[in-house]
Amino acid sequence: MIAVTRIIAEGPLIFLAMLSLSSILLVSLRRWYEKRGKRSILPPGPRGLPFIGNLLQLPRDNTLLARPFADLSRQYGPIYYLRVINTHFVIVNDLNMARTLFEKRSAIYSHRPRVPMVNDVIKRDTMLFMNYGAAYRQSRRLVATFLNPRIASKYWPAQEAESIKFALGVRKAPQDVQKLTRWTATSLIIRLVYGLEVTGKDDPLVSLAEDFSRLTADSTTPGRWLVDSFPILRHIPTWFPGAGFKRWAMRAKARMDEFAYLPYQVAKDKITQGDIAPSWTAEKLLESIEPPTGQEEKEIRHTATSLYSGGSDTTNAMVSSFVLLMLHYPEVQQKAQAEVDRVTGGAWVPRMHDREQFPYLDCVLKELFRFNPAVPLVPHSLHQDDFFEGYLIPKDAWVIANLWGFMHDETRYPDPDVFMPERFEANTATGRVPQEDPLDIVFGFGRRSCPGYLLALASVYLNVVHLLFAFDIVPAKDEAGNDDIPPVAFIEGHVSHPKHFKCHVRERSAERMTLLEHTLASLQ
Ligand code: HEM
Repeated sequence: MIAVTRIIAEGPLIFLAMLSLSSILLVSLRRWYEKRGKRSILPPGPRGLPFIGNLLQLPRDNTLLARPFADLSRQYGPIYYLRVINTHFVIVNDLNMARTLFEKRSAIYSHRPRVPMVNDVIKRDTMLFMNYGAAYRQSRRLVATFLNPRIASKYWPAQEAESIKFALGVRKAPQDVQKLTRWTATSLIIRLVYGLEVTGKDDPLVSLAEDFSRLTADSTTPGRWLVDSFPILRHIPTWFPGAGFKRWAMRAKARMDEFAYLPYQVAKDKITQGDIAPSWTAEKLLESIEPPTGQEEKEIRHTATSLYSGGSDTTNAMVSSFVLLMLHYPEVQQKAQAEVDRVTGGAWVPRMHDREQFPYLDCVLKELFRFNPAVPLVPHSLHQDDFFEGYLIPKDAWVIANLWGFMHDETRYPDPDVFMPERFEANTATGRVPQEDPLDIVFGFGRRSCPGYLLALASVYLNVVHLLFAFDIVPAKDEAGNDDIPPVAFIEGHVSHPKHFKCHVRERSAERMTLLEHTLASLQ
């Protein structure tokens, strides 16, 4: 939304936009007459300008949208309405309302909003962008195995090995922790989904995967593409002057398709030769005696890229947020390290099955997911008009659950901007009861809830516990030798990441490094 004004000013499609504008104005006028009666029953919201609606009232940079969305709810109530050109947005800032809409009424609210650049121009068919229908349900069936705790635990050794590799990588490049969290999230997902071990940062699979993530983010950046506001532009031919977005989309699609085919093909070839590492793809290809049909293979390929899309950036965002937050809350780091040391005596490397021995760390992880939920705004959509609390929720609206807002609601989580794991501890002496578990919320709702949450929780736990076991996370120094503590600041795309920050990690002891190496060797 934000950049639409910029694009209107600079974009080569202005001529076409003006042409389509007149037809849209005519259509809008007709709709206005039709909907005059309806306007009064839409949820309340800030008054917009003719045609562009609330465009200018939205933040103009790419910092967190969720906070201003939460602020607006103080004025307009827990559910309110915005319009940008001809797209309806209904922002839901109340968790119970979100649950009613997305869970109790999931038969209506389980679609995704249409993004013309993605759905119509690039024609991406990953789960994240699919409507709720037969194809979606088939993908969901395919990923259901990840939701089975017994099957998810089969992936623990691979997750442990990747996490220890990450810690050893940090040892070699302590100034590059933020880069390494990205790389490890990518290599982990490639391993879990395809059973392929990437060889290092220069592995072509990593650059292909990273291009895939970047192109997904670029193609979904709100306001970047005029076609998202004027879907009629999707019909212009590629050669037409100003159709640069179509040529960009063709190149993006080609590169994204490469990612959908290449790792799948390599994994399939290895499996055919009997070289079978545990992975989601192997499980799917081997689950029936009959080889999969062409259609089944297509579904496996697409679902595999969905898993990559859903899992890589989010895991990275959580681990990198942890590192940033430890620079601000050294006392939390020390307390969590003391717990890890008490249990392990520094004599063995924590693994998945040790997790229950770290109750304080468990609270740290809950607080991490609460403080910066990786997906701060969750959009669902509906294909029919609906009425809720007396308001009209228009067909095809973006109905956005403000997860970040729920997590920073001070009635639910007092002092929400303070990182305080103790909020999740019960204290029988003082009668304190733990605050609501964010993990029941940050993975979304109903039929669209995150299918990778068991894997996500395992990966984030392992990365965090291995960092705490092996290192002290400390501020980098500025030129004058003072601690250079970066601000707690996030960039929001669909996934909220810390802005680029510097930090340093100090090895806790040479013995702990040796233990990491031995444990890794035993897992290979
Ligand atoms: C690290 C933390 C993660 C968080 C916080 C997270 C959160 C979410 C959320 C909020 C949604 C949207 C739910 C909704 O629409 O109601 C989602 C969707 C999804 N996630 Fe995750 N996720 C994480 C990791 C993962 C992992 C590791 C995978 C796969 C291995 C994964 C795969 C997916 C997929 C495929 C979808 C799309 C589901 C759909 O559209 O129906 N996620 N995730």
